Amino acid sequence: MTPITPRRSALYMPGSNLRALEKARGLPADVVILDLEDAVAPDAKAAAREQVCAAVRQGGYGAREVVIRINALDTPWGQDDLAAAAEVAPDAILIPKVSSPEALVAVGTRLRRLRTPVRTRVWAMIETPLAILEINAIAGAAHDVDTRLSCFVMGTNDLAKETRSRVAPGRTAMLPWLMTALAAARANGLDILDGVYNSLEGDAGFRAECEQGRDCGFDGKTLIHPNQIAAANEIFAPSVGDVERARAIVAAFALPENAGRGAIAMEGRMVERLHAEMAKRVLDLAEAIRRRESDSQS
Ligand SMILES: CC(C)(COP(=O)(O)OP(=O)(O)OC[C@H]1O[C@@H](n2cnc3c(N)ncnc32)[C@H](O)[C@@H]1OP(=O)(O)O)[C@@H](O)C(=O)NCCC(=O)NCCSC(=O)C[C@H](O)C(=O)O
Ligand SMILES: [Mg+2]
Repeated sequence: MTPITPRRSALYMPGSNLRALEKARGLPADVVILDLEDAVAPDAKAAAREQVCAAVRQGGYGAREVVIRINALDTPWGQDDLAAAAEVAPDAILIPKVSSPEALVAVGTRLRRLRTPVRTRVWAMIETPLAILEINAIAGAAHDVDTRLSCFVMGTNDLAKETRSRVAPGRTAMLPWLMTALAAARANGLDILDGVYNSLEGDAGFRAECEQGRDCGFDGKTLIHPNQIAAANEIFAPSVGDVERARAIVAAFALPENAGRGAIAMEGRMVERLHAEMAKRVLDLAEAIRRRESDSQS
């Protein structure tokens, strides 16, 4: 089984903002996304590309995953962004506005020709109506190893723009698309991160949206401000109670008297072997987070 990589918090920052690129080296986000796309004005694109590549080359991001979001490949900057990002080989290159599996095959082919190390993975933004309609084919691109596809990132602002839906508390309009993308990701072995919350405060609305994303099954949330990191890290991690329950379930199925049983009763509830598998994942995630946090302190 692939080891779990915690991705509770993925903080975007404009590639044109040197202060943010530096500050990110000390922030407790699991992932930093150095953005060349929507957070950067057209006149600043080339300078941002150079600045982001210099920051990745310089390093200092510790255990955090470093991801470069490039401009779409059909824009004036996309191809140069891809070549420059490939050269500095971050943990992943995030491709915006992916609407077909062919787009990912083209990226993978270019990365192979550029001899980019295979440790650099490809992440895809899911943020167009067409991507939602084609989602299983896009997720299926992960089976072509050349595409390097390993994670989806929901672009809820672009989805709202393109569909003319409103981003409202509870996200009623967005939920079917979020869950469709989530099902496609899981069916094809991909991780998936929820979209951003546009208020800069770590307020009650933000916590509620993190809890909704966690309950939907997302691995973490994309963020726009350092204020949002602590709540995302807390909410997307198993709680102390989750870990205790998980340990009890794993221990119960390890008892000799339960060896031949598919279902047992615990505290008035039915617990099946599938719950033991889920419990094992909770324990593995908690351990991966513990290791990540001790790595960032050393
Ligand atoms: C929105 C912001 C422009 C606000 O910035 P600012 O006014 O500087 O905020 P603060 O004064 O509160 O900042 C306090 C300190 O924190 C640093 N900071 C702020 N934001 C970040 C960040 N994202 N990463 C790292 N560091 C950050 C400031 O530099 C201050 O530091 P210090 O000087 O030490 O006090 C700003 O938050 C921002 O630019 N946010 C990110 C915007 C962004 O990247 N947007 C694009 C991605 S979202 C998207 O596109 C989603 C998707 O595609 C979709 O379609 O949905
Ligand atoms: Mg977007």
